[in-house]
Amino acid sequence: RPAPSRSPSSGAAGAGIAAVGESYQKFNPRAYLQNNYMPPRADFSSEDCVVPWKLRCLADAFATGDIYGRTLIDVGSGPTIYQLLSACDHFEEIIATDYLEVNREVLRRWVQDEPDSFDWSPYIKYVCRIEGKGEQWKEKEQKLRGKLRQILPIDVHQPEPLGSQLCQPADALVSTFCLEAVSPDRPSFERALHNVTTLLQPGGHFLLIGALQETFYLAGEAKLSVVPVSEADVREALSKSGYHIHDFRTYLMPPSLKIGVDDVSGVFFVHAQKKAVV
Ligand SMILES: Nc1ncnc2c1ncn2[C@@H]1O[C@@H](CSCCNC[C@@H]2Cc3ccc([N+](=O)[O-])cc3CN2)[C@@H](O)[C@H]1O
Repeated sequence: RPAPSRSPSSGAAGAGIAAVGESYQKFNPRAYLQNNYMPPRADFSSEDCVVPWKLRCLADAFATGDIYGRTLIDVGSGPTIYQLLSACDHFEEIIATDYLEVNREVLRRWVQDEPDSFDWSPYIKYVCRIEGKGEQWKEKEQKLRGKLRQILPIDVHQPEPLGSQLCQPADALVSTFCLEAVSPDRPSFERALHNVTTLLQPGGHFLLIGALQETFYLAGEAKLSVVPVSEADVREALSKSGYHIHDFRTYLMPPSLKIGVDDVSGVFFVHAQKKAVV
């Protein structure tokens, strides 16, 4: 009889993944936004600051004109939308995803322009400025709201991260700070990347942003473990999942931005493309 296929939720790997899921129950979206998406990390007066650097990486990738299609899936959106601002001109539909209902609710409330939503306007203004198309920020805000039509549950540790909800592979993926923050170890990180790759059609583009050599981060009461990865680890994982790397950029976290909310030493940005089947 064939050996039963061992789902990742069984054995030692499963215990580590279950512990991650448990630790996320205390994740506080507001604290997380405060820690990472307000000053000093969100300082738009200098391109040397980490948030402008991330927005520049994404704007440059989409400015190539190589990344476009019908649907883009954002893997592990968390409570943030900044990662979709440069994407929204190039796709008909953008699907946001997260493991936690609290984060999906934060995103839904932003889409519905609820009064207590996080103010992304500094980000939207900055992206309009660097894209240089003379687009008004309220236009871009409304455009993104109009394209964010699905906000779905996801678990990157499942072979089918979106379950049976995904009708067809997406034309592109975006993912920011998710895979390394939800994987107990490197094999799990590589498996999660393999799993999310099934959501992308061959030839599709993947824009991946993540933390380098981070071991923990805080989000209110929650202290979350992160598997520390290097540039070489990320390159190896992408190669194993069948990607060609077009661009790999690294940002070194300056001491002024090491504010105790995590121990991240840098941020990576990768523009990768899933090899077409030969
Ligand atoms: N099994 C799962 N599948 C998919 N998503 C899952 C799963 N479990 C949890 N999630 C979901 O994934 C999570 C994504 S947020 C992860 C935060 N990553 C670390 C944090 C981020 C950050 C941001 C900005 C800067 N910076 O310098 O600008 C640095 C850093 C470094 N620290 C969260 O939304 C959770 O809800």
